[in-house]
Amino acid sequence: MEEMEMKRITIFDTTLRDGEQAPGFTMNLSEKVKIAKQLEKLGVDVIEAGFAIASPGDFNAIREISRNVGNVSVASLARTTKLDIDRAWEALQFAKKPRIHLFIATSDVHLKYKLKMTKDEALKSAVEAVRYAKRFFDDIEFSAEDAVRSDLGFLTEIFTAVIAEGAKTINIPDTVGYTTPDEYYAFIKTLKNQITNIENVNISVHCHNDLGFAVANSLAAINAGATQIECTINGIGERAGNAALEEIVMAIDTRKDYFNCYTNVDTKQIIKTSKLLQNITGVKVQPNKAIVGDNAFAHEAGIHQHGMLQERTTYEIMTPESVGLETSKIVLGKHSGRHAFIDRVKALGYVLDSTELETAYGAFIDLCDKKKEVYDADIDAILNKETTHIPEVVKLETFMIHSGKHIPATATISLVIDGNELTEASVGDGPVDASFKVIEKSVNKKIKLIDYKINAVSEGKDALGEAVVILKIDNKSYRGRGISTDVIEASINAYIEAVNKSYIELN
Ligand SMILES: CC(=O)SCCNC(=O)CCNC(=O)[C@H](O)C(C)(C)COP(=O)(O)OP(=O)(O)OC[C@H]1O[C@@H](n2cnc3c(N)ncnc32)[C@H](O)[C@@H]1OP(=O)(O)O
Ligand SMILES: CC(C)C(=O)C(=O)O
Ligand SMILES: [Mg+2]
Repeated sequence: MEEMEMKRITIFDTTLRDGEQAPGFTMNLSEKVKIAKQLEKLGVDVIEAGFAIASPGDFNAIREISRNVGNVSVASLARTTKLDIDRAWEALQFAKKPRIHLFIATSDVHLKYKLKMTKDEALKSAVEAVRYAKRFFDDIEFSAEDAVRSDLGFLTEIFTAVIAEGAKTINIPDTVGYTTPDEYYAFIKTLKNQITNIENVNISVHCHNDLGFAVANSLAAINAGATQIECTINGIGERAGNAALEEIVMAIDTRKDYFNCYTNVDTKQIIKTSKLLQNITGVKVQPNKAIVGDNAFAHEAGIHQHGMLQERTTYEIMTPESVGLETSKIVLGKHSGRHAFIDRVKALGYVLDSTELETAYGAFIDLCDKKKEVYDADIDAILNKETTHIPEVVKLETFMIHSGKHIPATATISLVIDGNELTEASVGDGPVDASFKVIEKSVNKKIKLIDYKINAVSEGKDALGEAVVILKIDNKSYRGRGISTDVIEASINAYIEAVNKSYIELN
């Protein structure tokens, strides 16, 4: 049987226009440029950079983004008026691929109460606007705002007319998030059949999430023949938001077998883009948000963790790497079982016999009743109480740090290694790095620093600092923790503890 050719879906990102329309998501010029550059890296096809006539801020953002991105199309929204079109053209002058996105509402309720126009007047306004825009723009998109609540006959008429004038993309928005997947599918199919000059025209959809259907509706539209999806990072946008880009793209990618289409998006850039937006706006996504939430690749239940430890695909339909995460997370908590607990204990470098393991697991379960999440530090605390297995092969004698402005940081450290005193010195990028380099040199092991954190564990100027490091030694991870009022000493102690764990004979 002949295979059907995969359809290319254009991703039109409107994070900087519709996304910014949501309360609390205003971004300044440099933030918008940063997001736009990341969207380009992500591989979207169109960046809707703003609504040029709306404000000098939007105008400047469109202009700067046009200057700063390469081969991606940059769009400005515009009402069907000459003033809006002129302003959009001015803002897009430096864009390599400028697009104007014209819109006018077509539903009876919008025409009667908002625009106070008849259908004929709206049709005339749309046609004249496309005709005028054609003087400047080759790439014209026309949206019938509130299309889903509009009369199908009138929509057919207005879309046919704007295509005849030169619109290359027609957008069929569900402006108020009202439709359902089946209904939207049928709606688009009908329009496709009724618009006689639709061949070679890009059919776009733009769905809002008022009933939580934005992504499902967008995907149903693909099956009905849509070739462009308008969406936003993290699903931000008016009211309950727009269709989330990351969900659309990963659905298309994960279910190629079902949708038989693809996008140009580099899915490995998804987390980075989502986090950038969260950091810039200060609005975090909820932990259970599909694809980009903190829990999207986290497993807490014992039965799931056991499955995951045997074979990842038991509970994951996508790899964390495919969206740009390093790994999945096995979170220890009250629902975890022995398999996950033992796995973590081993990863932390402990070797326990079965009796010690049972005792430690009992202590872990008791702790889970008191704490929502059990961290590696808690397991260290349990195990340090239960066992004294970490050998003190390396001990700190003294250390001296020399650092200051324009002076390379130097650490000189005396260690006792297997009973022999050794003093070494090293320079580094700061006193902590210099100290770690000395220890690595002294113990003569190849060590990679995977993670380093420093926290205050008490208050005041004599606060105790807690340093936690994770080291990779001989392809195994070891975690070390040190506490001192001197953060350098805490860091050295943490590093030494992790190194000492690597001397445990693993069986
Ligand atoms: C579905 C969407 O997301 S559409 C995009 C919505 N985005 C925004 O509104 C954000 C940016 N908007 C703004 O900054 C302002 O609303 C502006 C600058 C665009 C307009 O501001 P104002 O001139 O003060 O008008 P205001 O916003 O109060 O009202 C909207 C006007 O646009 C008119 N209008 C709305 N859509 C269209 C259209 N497609 N074509 C022509 N006029 C339109 C309305 O009838 C109303 O006109 P009126 O002032 O003659 O009554
Ligand atoms: C401007 C249009 C496409 C819009 O944002 C909507 O209808 O929701
Ligand atoms: Mg919208």
